[in-house]
Amino acid sequence: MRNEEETAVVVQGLTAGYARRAALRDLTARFPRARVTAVVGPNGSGKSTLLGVLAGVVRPMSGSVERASTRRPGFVAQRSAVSDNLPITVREVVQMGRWAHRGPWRRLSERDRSVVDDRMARLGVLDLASRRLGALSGGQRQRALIAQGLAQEPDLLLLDEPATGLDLEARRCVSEVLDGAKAHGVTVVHATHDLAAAKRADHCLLLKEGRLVAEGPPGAVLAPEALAHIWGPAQSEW
Ligand SMILES: Nc1ncnc2c1ncn2[C@@H]1O[C@H](COP(=O)(O)OP(=O)(O)OP(=O)(O)O)[C@@H](O)[C@H]1O
Repeated sequence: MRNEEETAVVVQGLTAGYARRAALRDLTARFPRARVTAVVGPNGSGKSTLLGVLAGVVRPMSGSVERASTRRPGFVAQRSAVSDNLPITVREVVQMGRWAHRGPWRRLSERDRSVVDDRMARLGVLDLASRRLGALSGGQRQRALIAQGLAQEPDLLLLDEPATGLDLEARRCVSEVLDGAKAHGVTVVHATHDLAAAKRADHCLLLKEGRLVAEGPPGAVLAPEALAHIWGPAQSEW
C-alpha cells in the first residue's frame, strides 16, 4: 500500500479470542481500500476470529481496530455457522441483507427489491428464490449467503471461506462477484484455504497459531518457503 489514504482498516496490537483464551495475539495489519485481501493459515490459526473482530461480533481483548467508514460491514459467515433448519426462502435470506438500510421486517422499497433480484442473479440463485434455504445443496446455500452480504451494499465485505465446497463454475462466479464488488469500491476481506484464490487477491495476510507470519502481495507472502514454514515441504509447491 502506498499511503494512508488507501487504507480502509488498520488493526494494531490486536489480541482477541473467546472467554479468556486468545485466538489472535498482538496482530498488526492493514486492509487496503477497494482491494481484495486474502487471509490464509492452517485450521485454528485465527482467520475466522479476525473476520469476527472486523465484523464487530468478536470484541478485542486489547489493541485497536480503526476504520474510516461507520457503515456496517457485510459479513458472510462460514456456511457451517448457519443453521440448515431455518424455515426461510432464498429470497428472504437475501432480503435480510437490506435490513441494514430498512431495519428488520420493514416493507421493502422498489430499490430494495431490485438490489435483491440483482444480487440473486449475480450469484445464479434467482431461479431458487422461492426454495427453502435448508432444502438447497451446500454450494447453492453458500451462494445465497454471499448474495445476502452483497445485498447489504457494504463498503467492507467480509467472507469466511466463501468458496469452500463450491464446484469450479461456482468458484469462478464467486471470484467474479468479488472482483465486481472491488471495482465498485468495496473493500473485500476473505478467509480462504484455496491458495489459488489467495494468489489472485491484491493483498494477503498469513496467520499461524494466532500470529501474523507475513503480510503483503500474495506472490511474496505465499512464496514456497513461507508455505513450507507453515505447512511443511509438501505444500510448498502451490
Ligand atoms: N466460539 C468459539 N469459542 C471458543 N473458542 C473458539 C471459538 N471459535 C474459535 N475458537 C478457537 O479459536 C482458535 C482460532 O479459531 P478460528 O476459527 O479463528 O481459526 P480459523 O483459522 O478460522 O480456522 P479454520 O480454518 O478451521 O476455519 C481455535 O483454537 C478455536 O478452537
